[in-house]
Amino acid sequence: MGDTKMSHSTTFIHSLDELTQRADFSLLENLNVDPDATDTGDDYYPRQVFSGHYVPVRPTPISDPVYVAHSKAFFAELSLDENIATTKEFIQYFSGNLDNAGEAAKNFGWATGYALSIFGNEYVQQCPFQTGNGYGDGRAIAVLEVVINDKRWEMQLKGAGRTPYCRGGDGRAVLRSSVREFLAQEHMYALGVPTSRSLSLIASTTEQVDRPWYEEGSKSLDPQVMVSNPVAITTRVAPSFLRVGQLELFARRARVNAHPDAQKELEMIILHAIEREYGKEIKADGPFSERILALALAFRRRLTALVANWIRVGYCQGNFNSDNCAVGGFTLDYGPFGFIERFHPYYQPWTGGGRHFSFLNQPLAAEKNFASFCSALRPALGSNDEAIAELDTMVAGFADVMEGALREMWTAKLGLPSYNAQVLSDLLPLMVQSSVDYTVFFRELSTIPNDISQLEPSFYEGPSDALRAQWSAWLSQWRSLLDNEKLQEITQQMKQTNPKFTWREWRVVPAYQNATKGDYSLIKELQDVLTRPYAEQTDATTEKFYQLRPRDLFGVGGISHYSCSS
Ligand SMILES: Nc1ncnc2c1ncn2[C@@H]1O[C@H](COP(=O)(O)OP(=O)(O)OP(=O)(O)O)[C@@H](O)[C@H]1O
Ligand SMILES: [Mg+2]
Repeated sequence: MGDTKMSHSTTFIHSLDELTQRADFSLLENLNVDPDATDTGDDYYPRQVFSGHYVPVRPTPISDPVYVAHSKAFFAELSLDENIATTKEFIQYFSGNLDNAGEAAKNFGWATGYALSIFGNEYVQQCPFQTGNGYGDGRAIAVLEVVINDKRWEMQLKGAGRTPYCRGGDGRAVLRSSVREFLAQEHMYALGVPTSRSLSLIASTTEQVDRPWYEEGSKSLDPQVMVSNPVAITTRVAPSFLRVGQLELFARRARVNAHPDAQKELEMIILHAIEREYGKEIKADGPFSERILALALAFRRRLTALVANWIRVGYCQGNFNSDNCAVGGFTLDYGPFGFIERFHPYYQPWTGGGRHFSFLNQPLAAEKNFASFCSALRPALGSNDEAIAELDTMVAGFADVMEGALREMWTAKLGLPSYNAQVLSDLLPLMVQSSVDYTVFFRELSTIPNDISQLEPSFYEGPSDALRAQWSAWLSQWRSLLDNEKLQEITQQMKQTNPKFTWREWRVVPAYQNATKGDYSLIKELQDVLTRPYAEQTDATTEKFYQLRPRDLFGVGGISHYSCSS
């Protein structure tokens, strides 16, 4: 306190031009460009990309762009003056028009290919050519890499038009899905869960695309109508957008010697991944095989911690394929995700997602992705049997490490001094039987009640006498494990672990609905609430957002479940 020493002064960035002057494309330039790419970046038709790490593509700007939102926290972190967000230059650039970006920027963006494994099984059928060579960033185009305050960030426009990987899609993201992605990234960051970050959200006032959707109040699983939606672009930012699937693509090619450089391209992308995501923890020298093993170990640590965090905050990714699993171990692709309200282990908001990607199955889905990741590293180890055996041991050990991370998480969530299997295994079935609201329950528990009436506000169903007796028994068993001398401290710690405010889809729906009419005020309100999830906030906010889902909103398409996330 009172220390005036200025050890590392940061220069504030006051214009788009000053931002793009921080561009550093040196790592990208170390990679291979698709040799079939056009010189103009007008590469908008689905085609096979056989080699190279990326395809230069020019974004297709959305028409008549208007500012909707930006991330205050992230602007501060990047030392960006918030006034830039509403300038014409900023809006133009981050809605896909790179023409006036300044000397240091590129007038191209880039899209990358990736492979797909679903729950550990390799697929190529999702590509129109049935080869896997036409799958990748179909609508996400990265445009800028900057180094600010010693950190490297890649900026990617989601919904910036077609790329060779568009598979016949329109390359667009609708306002609904863009609002969801923007707010969810903000919320997850505030919850302390590793995530891609939101920079900005810009909508078109004139351009629309059609998507299948639900009629108002419909309980159908499948959408019944095509609805016109305004298009939008969210700019998301991360140290890289490397996915497990991306490494797999190059490994699959190396495995079959698909072209003369296939092995080399795999090695290049692995080195690139280390530098981009693990540069600070994995030494730049040393034998390649050791660095590969260090990468696998570090990724395992991050991935298990990530999934434990997801469960802590009630997040279900919905579609945790290898192409939606970031190599950096953070949350990526906020499409068919949801936050659990009424607790159920198999909660899954996406109708296409199945039980394998449901809430409490995420540790297993992560294990499958980790196995896919390691299978992509394997060809780079050549005939180094010792290293391969070590990699296999890491895969085999995933479940134990995952279990350790989960135990630590449950211990903190319950405010216990150490893990207690009994208290947890007694609790989860009770939570299902009483239909508890996951967030309200753990937040109320954080007050360390003496009596179950204090937990009842979190119950969707009033408990029977028998259930009430079981709850009382559970509560006294749990309380007996707490250190009575430290209750105040425990409450505080629990309230930092168990958020008060969570994503409630029925609160988000009106925000994106109003946004289609040009009213962004509910987005702003949600952004304010969701970026302070652990704070008590005001009584009015509590009244409105610390609330169970109204009964008539269960089972409603677009709230309880959705089939389309794009
Ligand atoms: N409207 C679209 N036009 C072109 N490609 C699309 C469109 N929607 C989805 N895709 C592509 O289909 C694939 C699967 O879609 P998915 O919903 O997982 O990804 P996404 O939400 O677009 O992207 P990301 O994983 O980058 O967040 C992705 O490769 C994506 O680029
Ligand atoms: Mg995806």
